[in-house]
Amino acid sequence: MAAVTSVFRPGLFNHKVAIVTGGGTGIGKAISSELLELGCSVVISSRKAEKLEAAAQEMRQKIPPSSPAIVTPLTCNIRSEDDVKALVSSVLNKYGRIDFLVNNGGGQFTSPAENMSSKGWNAVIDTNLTGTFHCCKEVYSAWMKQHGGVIINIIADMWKGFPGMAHTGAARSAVDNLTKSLSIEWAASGVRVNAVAPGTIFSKTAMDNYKELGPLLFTKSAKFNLAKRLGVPEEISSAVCFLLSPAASYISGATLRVDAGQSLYHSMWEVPDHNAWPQAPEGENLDALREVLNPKSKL
Ligand SMILES: CCCCCCCCC/C=C/C(=O)SCCNC(=O)CCNC(=O)[C@H](O)C(C)(C)COP(=O)(O)OP(=O)(O)OC[C@H]1O[C@@H](n2cnc3c(N)ncnc32)[C@H](O)[C@@H]1OP(=O)(O)O
Ligand SMILES: NC(=O)C1=CN([C@@H]2O[C@H](COP(=O)(O)OP(=O)(O)OC[C@H]3O[C@@H](n4cnc5c(N)ncnc54)[C@H](OP(=O)(O)O)[C@@H]3O)[C@@H](O)[C@H]2O)C=CC1
Repeated sequence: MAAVTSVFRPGLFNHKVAIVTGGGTGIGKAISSELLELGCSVVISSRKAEKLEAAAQEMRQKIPPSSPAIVTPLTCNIRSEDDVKALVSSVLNKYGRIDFLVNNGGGQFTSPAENMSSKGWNAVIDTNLTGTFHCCKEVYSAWMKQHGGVIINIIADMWKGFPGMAHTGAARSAVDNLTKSLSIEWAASGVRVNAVAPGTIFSKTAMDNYKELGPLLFTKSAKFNLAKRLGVPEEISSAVCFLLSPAASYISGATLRVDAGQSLYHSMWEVPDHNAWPQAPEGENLDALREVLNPKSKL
């Protein structure tokens, strides 16, 4: 299978430095690989050292000889503020700059809201909302406040709510709002802050997270968008690279939906037929409606 090649100009990000959380798998791996190809050194960061090291080895093989970029794996649990401080400090010690932050690390489990424990709810909020906040705040305070930069937050298609994953819907919606607040607060430092909201994006690692339910969730999801297929991580990466690039120099506080119209289209979640809803008030309109629904009722 041919390797995916960036549509952007080679050297576009030469000598820039990025942190990509969750950079060793799925969407983060595609983003990191494309940045490396374009000359940007990338620190890939997540909780599991072995996975990161293997991903870094694989990426090193694919960096074109023309690219000055290097890839560094560093562990960090974004839920821990101390971990995030240590990560940012290590990156500055090693590279002396941080041009880009891509807050991609995150995830959730499926569950009806009524079955979610407080611990499970908090795990998802802490990861996706608080973890993103930790990374934004630390990178800003330690570097971007004085030097500018670009931040991209990866969120999700939660625009119509997120039944079955209410915790992540709430967290990602909050990050959409956080993106706007930070873009305003940090504008005077020359920091642009944007978000990307993916539709359903297939990767083996994303699917495996849902265990035996994974193949069904992803395959079922394929028809709920205008493309009638799943997206792949490279289709998120190109949007992220665009938003990081000078081509997006007039874009901040925005969320780009990369979902083939999934958020405009109908939801996967079926509401069963039921009679539990409050009845409509009696009156001439309800009488007329009954006649339309059941013409014989007039007889
Ligand atoms: C239908 C919609 C269609 C939607 C249509 C389908 C669309 C698919 C779109 C795909 C979107 C993606 O994001 S795909 C990418 C997904 N990738 C990921 O999610 C990777 C990262 N995820 C994670 O690490 C986990 O999911 C996350 C919960 C966030 C953190 O887990 P940890 O084990 O590290 O967390 P801990 O602090 O130990 O807490 C774990 C607690 O969380 C709860 N918990 C964790 N997994 C659980 C599970 N499978 N079922 C119940 N509860 C669970 C329990 O309460 C656990 O406590 P105990 O009971 O005490 O153990
Ligand atoms: N695939 C999809 O359809 C969609 C994905 N997204 C979001 O895109 C992002 C990437 O997901 P995707 O590539 O698909 O799935 P993956 O499961 O492959 O990626 C999730 C990544 O996040 C990392 N991560 C999870 N928790 C933490 C943490 N506490 N600290 C640091 N890193 C963490 C994981 O690494 P490790 O386990 O080593 O920590 C992993 O690399 C996630 O935020 C996901 O929720 C949004 C919408 C749709």
